[in-house]
Amino acid sequence: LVVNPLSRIPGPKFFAWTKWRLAYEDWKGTRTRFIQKLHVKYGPVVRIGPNEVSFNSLSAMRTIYGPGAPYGRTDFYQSFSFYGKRNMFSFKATKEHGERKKLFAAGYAKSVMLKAPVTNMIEAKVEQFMDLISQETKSGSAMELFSTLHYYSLDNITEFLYGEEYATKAMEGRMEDRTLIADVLDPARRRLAWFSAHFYHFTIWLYSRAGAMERALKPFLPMQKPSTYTGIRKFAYDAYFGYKKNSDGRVKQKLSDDHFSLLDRLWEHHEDFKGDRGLGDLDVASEVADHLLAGIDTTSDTLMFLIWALSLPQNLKFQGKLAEELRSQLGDSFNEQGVPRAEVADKLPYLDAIIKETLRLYAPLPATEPRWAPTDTTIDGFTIPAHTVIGMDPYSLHRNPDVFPEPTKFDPERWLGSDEEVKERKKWFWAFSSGGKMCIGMHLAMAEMTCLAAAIYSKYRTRVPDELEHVAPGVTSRFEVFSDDTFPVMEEHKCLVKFKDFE
Ligand code: HEM
Repeated sequence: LVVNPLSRIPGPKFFAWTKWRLAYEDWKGTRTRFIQKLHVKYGPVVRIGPNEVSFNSLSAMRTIYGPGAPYGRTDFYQSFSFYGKRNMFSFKATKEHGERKKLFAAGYAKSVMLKAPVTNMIEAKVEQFMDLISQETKSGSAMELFSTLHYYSLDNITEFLYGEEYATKAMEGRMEDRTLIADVLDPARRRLAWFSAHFYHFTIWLYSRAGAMERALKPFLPMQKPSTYTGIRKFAYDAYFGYKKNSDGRVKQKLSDDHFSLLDRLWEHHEDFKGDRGLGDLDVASEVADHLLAGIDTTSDTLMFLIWALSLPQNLKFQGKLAEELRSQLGDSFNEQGVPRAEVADKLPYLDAIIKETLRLYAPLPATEPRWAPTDTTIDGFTIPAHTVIGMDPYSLHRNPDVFPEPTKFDPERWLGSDEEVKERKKWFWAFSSGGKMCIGMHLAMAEMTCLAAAIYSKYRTRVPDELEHVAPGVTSRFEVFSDDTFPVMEEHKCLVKFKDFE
């Protein structure tokens, strides 16, 4: 009799027997918080399924997610394939993933994000958001940030990917663009995510029925049509093919200030690599659609939590210090429209600490990033057989009390200075993941966030309305709602904040 090496790993017995025990936590929307509790109880290595292990240590982070690590993404990521095509996010093999990533690395480099034309685009969007604040708060009322910040991130990412011609104009009020976020609001989206994760092929089958069969199955759909991302999927498809139709003149054209979209860059490859070895239209459309999805909720949810956290009475002191940093450091680094220059906003240490603390407590992707082991391997002293699912999550890493004292407390100042404790904390910061599969959009997201936060706190003081001081906003990630669990009440997809002009 061969003993499964996973049986040496601590963890609750029932989880080791059946994968449906963890799937039940997924269904309840408690997976990530539950795994964190298991780490508190059992330590940094916990068996969470017959074939699944969760880690919570720097050594495991380096092994599984370090540069050159061989561990590919699992089938869980299949639901991020579009138009029947896998993309960088959903490839299972590390080799395929790496080859695709090479095509984009230059387009997302920090040096590209922090100079024109990308900075011009971001500053123009920040100006529009500032206009939106003045309109929405004219009568002294609070502004709803969940939706308006989605408009901001949507307008940015669509212009970045597809260019001005195909960009959304949600901040300007174009309704068809605003409604694109409607399908992320339906709570049934979490049920659909659960079905896709646990019954992928059945879910595809369910949603591709037509005629009488479609009508018969309608009551059983986890989420009624149009289901999550239907609108965004269609938008991305139309934008790509619209771009392609008008692209003849652009082929092999040198990139200029007017042509900076990701598609402009890809287009060069698309032409060069046409033929058997090349990317087909649907490969490109799928790839860019995934970047579109990845660039909406992540940035807007983080900005929402950042502003909300700074607007709580107990955190106004941090807001004051940020305003002081902006006053003393920005000097005349504003563009002609009065927006802080993106490349300067990027270099403000206090603002950076606030963003890190927001991403620590309210990481927009807090759950496990599952990988699979292609061969038998040893991690943190345990033998992991080939094809075991191994993973880590920012939620647990960011709440280790040995690294982050009083982990549930919002305290940006834990990131300031250069002593050993701060250096150690930075190693545990994992909101953007790490290694070859880490977030490619990080520098774009940072530029969008720093420029907008700098503009807002150069002009306004913000406060949560008195009657909402006990309410925390909530957001959806996969099958879970995340909020601030230290608050007695959570309200999903809604965040009201008051803006007071202090000039
Ligand atoms: C605060 C903002 C953001 C955060 C915290 C964030 C976080 C992450 C994380 C944790 C991953 C790895 C997920 C996994 O492997 O399961 C990831 C991957 C990715 N992100 Fe982001 N993201 C952000 C913004 C963006 C933006 C604006 C884009 C725009 C293009 C983007 C595009 C991507 C892509 C394409 C991947 C896949 C990378 C790869 O497979 O190598 N992200 N992101």
